[in-house]
Amino acid sequence: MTKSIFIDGASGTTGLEIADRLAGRAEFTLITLDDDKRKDPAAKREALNDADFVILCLPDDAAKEAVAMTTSSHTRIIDASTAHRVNPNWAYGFPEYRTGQHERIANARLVSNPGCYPTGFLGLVAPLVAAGLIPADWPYSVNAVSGYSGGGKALIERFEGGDGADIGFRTYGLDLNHKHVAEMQQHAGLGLAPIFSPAVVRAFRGMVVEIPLPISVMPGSDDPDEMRAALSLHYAKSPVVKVHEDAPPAELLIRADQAPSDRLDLYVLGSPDGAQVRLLAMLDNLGKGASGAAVQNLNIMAGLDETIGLRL
Ligand SMILES: NC(=O)C1=CN([C@@H]2O[C@H](COP(=O)(O)OP(=O)(O)OC[C@H]3O[C@@H](n4cnc5c(N)ncnc54)[C@H](OP(=O)(O)O)[C@@H]3O)[C@@H](O)[C@H]2O)C=CC1
Ligand SMILES: CC(=O)N[C@@H](CCC(=O)OP(=O)(O)O)C(=O)O
Repeated sequence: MTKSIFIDGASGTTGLEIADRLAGRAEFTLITLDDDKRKDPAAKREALNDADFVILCLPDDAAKEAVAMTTSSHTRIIDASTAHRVNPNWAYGFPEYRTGQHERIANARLVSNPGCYPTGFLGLVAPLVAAGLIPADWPYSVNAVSGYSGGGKALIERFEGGDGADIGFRTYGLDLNHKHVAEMQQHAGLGLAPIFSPAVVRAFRGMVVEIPLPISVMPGSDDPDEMRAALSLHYAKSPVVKVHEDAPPAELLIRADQAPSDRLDLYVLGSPDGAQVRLLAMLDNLGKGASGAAVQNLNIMAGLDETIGLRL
């Protein structure tokens, strides 16, 4: 039997990409609202409560409102926003990051998609902390760049035509209070909040997340070969996460016209003297960082092959 899906925020950046990935899927029918009704509370309430699956692609406050409007117990929700990522009543929608999470998502009614930057950070740090190869009590730094679609319609408009049409590079989060910090700390099980330095480059999509590790002065940290081996083992069965074991690449590029991807690529790079490590994650902020993750979670919740509709 086909399941019905309502994407709330279907005409936004993340919503459109989810609809794209679901196009032609016989297992699902899409509930849609006309443009003049997409913010109409009565029309939304009906769609939210009729659907088997709701995918929220909304700003945080609107996502909380939509959850409050959904009173039907048969409706299962995937929220792409930040609103519920550290809420214990919601399953964290990152199936690969720790053992048992795939099953938690499969059985959950409420699933919160990870943020795009935390997907890169947690994909690297969470399994290494859990394996005891790097310390939980360490002030980690996270340096990251995103394509400008990461800021949704407003940042796309700014980069493509607004007052930011000449921006090449934009660092931000300068108040050291970015909304992703709590999520990174909580799901990696860290004693200290990481120092997060995000930036945007002039590419539509794509993301690099880097954690530099001065391992020679980090108590209880292991060498890069051990870290790489542990990540390879952790992700051995994943069709989505790839740990690169070959020689270090000369460079990693985000192209201005980067193709969509739902993969997560991980690198552990060590210095010649073994004193330093760079942990690196590459992903698409709109792929494994948002829409691809939502479709993967939908597949898992619906009991289907998790890769259907993904660009791997
Ligand atoms: N872009 C990305 O890479 C990522 C985004 N996310 C998260 O996904 C969510 C959506 O982001 P994104 O798609 O980028 O944002 P966009 O701004 O591109 O889209 C949001 C959409 O929500 C609509 N909207 C706002 N309020 C309501 C409401 N009350 N009812 C119905 N629709 C409403 C907006 O309408 P209107 O068009 O009228 O403004 C817009 O179309 C956010 O929480 C974001 O943080 C998560 C990971 C990555
Ligand atoms: C480039 C850019 O602006 N990125 C967004 C994060 C995108 C993302 O992960 O979205 P959530 O808001 O759902 O966490 C930011 O830093 O706020």
